[in-house]
Amino acid sequence: MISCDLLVIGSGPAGKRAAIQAAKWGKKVYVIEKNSEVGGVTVHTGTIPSKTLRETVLNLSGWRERAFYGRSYRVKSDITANDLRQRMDITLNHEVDTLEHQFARNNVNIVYGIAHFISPDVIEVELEEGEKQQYRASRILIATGTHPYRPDDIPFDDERIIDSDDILKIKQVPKSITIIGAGVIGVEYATIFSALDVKVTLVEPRNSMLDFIDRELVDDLMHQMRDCGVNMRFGQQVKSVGLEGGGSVVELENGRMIYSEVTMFAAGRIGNTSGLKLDNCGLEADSRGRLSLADANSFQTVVPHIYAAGDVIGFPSLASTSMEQGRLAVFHAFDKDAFAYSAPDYFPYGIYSVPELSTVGMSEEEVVERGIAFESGICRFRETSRGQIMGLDHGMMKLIFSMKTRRLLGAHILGEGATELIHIGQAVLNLKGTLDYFVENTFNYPTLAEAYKVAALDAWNKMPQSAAGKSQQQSN
Ligand SMILES: Cc1cc2nc3c(=O)[nH]c(=O)nc-3n(C[C@H](O)[C@H](O)[C@H](O)COP(=O)(O)OP(=O)(O)OC[C@H]3O[C@@H](n4cnc5c(N)ncnc54)[C@H](O)[C@@H]3O)c2cc1C
Ligand SMILES: NC(=O)c1ccc[n+]([C@@H]2O[C@H](COP(=O)([O-])OP(=O)(O)OC[C@H]3O[C@@H](n4cnc5c(N)ncnc54)[C@H](O)[C@@H]3O)[C@@H](O)[C@H]2O)c1
Repeated sequence: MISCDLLVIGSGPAGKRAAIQAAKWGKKVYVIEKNSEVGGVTVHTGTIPSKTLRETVLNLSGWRERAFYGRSYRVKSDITANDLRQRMDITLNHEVDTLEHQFARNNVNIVYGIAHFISPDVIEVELEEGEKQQYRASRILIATGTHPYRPDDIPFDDERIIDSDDILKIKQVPKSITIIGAGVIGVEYATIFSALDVKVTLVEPRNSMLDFIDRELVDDLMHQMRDCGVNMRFGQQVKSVGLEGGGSVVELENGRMIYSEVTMFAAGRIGNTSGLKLDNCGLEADSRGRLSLADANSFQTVVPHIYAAGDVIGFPSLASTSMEQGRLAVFHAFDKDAFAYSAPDYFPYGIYSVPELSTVGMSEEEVVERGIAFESGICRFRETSRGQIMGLDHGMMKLIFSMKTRRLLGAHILGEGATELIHIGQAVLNLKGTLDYFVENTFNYPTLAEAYKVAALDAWNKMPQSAAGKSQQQSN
């Protein structure tokens, strides 16, 4: 039996941050990973591969230049699955290398094997050659993440009917693809494949998509998707999915048949808890394999020395938030500085569709629901000089301000650079800044960040002068 201060199950973003933080305090830390490489979903099947794929598609297709050179402009006319895989392999190898180095230089012990509980403080790990090793840990973090949900009645064959893990292994770029589920994964892949000139059909049982995002931006994104030829079959349930000829067929409840080379099911994920033998430690997972917390701020479960962080605890299920959760959990576990675990009110959400979308704070729908008097301002990227230089015919920023306090309540961006630009809004929001920050400060010119000033001035111009208050400038 090996004893340690912290045992982390899972080497994804939550596990990695937690392990390195605890090791920095001189704690003896073990990370157990069931895959043959560290990194979790983020590195191997989720964030990094999908974003690398997106970048490769945008570069090789010439998508960013089409406003200048026309819709038929292509950098490479015949983009193959091999073209897409090459860059992905290089990026993923670098990521794994960097992670291994980070663990090693911080003296975090990595053990490759499958972990399960023997008792609340003893974990057994099944190692590669059938050997077993037990660990006694004074603190344990469950950071086992999720895997794609695969309903029993869908005949997945890993080639023509696939999930979001399989899509990264396709042998050739399909001519057509049906994507079931217009969640974040579905929308990202639908737009990436559409940029590759693949015929895309997106199926969703609800009448809308991405309901947590400001409607005005989602409407704009949907308009652009339709304009690029994405077929959206919304408000329709899937009756069956099957193989047909050399491809796949999806039958909807209304009788419509959708034929395509490949169908990808992307409707939700399941927590990796079924193999953990949770009975032995006094925890229980819900029907989707997720763990609940006794305290949402400390990430403590009902068993006080066992913590859970990352996707396995559910919303928001992001690499970005998972990393922070892991870090905060060990601050609590080792009784470190109490201030460190009061997370800021707002975190950004980045959706890497084509075009990308990012948001922080309240949407207009949320502000209305809460009965807050507000004004909003909009800047279209084509109104900025930088947007003109870049040939952006789409792209917008929407800022929402309180009429009473003038504080920024929400920032919403759709278009090139959105996921980077959002951090300006995030800083102002979490530092409780007002409209005046944007109006009074000088921004680099020409930049897309200037859109913050233009959107703020737009809101300021719409406010009655009493509410417009301090800032006296007017936009041209
Ligand atoms: C297609 C896709 C795109 C995404 N894009 C983004 C994005 O752009 N931005 C973003 O912020 N987030 C994105 N995400 C979400 C992000 O990947 C997850 O939020 C993040 O990986 C969760 O981290 P985690 O540490 O909780 O778990 P994971 O990354 O899932 O890691 C868990 C690890 O635990 C291991 N494990 C499980 N059970 C055991 C066991 N019994 N014993 C030992 N090891 C075990 C697993 O092998 C895995 O390596 C995306 C996800 C997907 C699927
Ligand atoms: N850029 C990012 O940050 C990013 C990217 C990808 C994934 N993720 C994370 O991964 C998680 C999982 O994403 P997801 O897209 O799989 O899940 P999701 O829960 O976001 O979306 C699932 C979608 O599928 C629909 N759906 C559910 N059941 C269905 C059915 N039977 N038939 C058809 N449609 C159905 C739902 O209505 C929903 O729109 C998300 O919570 C997200 O946080 C993040």
